[in-house]
Amino acid sequence: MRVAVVQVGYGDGEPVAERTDRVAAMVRGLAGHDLVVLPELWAPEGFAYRGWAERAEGLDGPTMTAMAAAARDAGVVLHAGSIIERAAEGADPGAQGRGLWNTSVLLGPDGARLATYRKVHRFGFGEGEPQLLEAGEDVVTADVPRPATAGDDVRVGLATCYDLRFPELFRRLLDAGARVVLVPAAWPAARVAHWTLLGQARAIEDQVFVVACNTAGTHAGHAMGGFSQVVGPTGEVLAEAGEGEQVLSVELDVDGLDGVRQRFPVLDDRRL
Ligand SMILES: NC(=O)CCC(=O)C(=O)O
Repeated sequence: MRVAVVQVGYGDGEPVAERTDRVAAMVRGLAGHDLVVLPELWAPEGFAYRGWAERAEGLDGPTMTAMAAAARDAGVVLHAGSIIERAAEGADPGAQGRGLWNTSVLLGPDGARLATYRKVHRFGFGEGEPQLLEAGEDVVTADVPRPATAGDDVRVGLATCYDLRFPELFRRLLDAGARVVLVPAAWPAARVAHWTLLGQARAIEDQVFVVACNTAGTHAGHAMGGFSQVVGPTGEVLAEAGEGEQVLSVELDVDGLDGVRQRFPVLDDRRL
């Protein structure tokens, strides 16, 4: 499975519409990959929470419409990162009645929605997400095709940024059959050592591939950490970005995963 990770860099000065065009052009340039992954909240900005309500949109809003067209043009499965999702008219606004979520969207090579995932663990220590957004309730996996390379569909699990600190979510993704977990993020430079270590830990303990796509640049006073990485099921780092905007391209031996788990059958020793 050929995967591209687009570590988008941005600052406050770039209008959202311009960034959307720029990211769409990057996705179009990645034809030949099976799967392209973008970071968390790259359009509304990960830490610019005071502007989120204004930038919130539906799943068919401008960001996902542009990303669906880009996925179609490139012929790739696109994890389009996340948006601040606004509940559709008349839809359930969630337990706290806010009607806003941090929602990741997975699009097929025809631009159709394959899955959505509302971030379960809200980050912000009382500010930002816990104050403004609803918490997601569902563990989400999806079977994705491999449009570029031959092979069976691959079951991927979805998680977002701060979720990386909660291994129980990853166990549930494993138990739901995930072979690859996709983790878009807006993880700051201040704690980037946690980002890389936790991504590797989740891959090792669950014997899955972890595709962790972070943000670069500085916005809303926060320097983002970069260092996106793709980690294999034994913890080996298959590809790693630096601090700035960068695209990684890597081949995942998803068909070899069963062999890895058979040769080191640690998951058989779980005590449930
Ligand atoms: N956007 C986030 O979820 C940031 C998470 C973070 O900074 C941390 O866990 O540390």
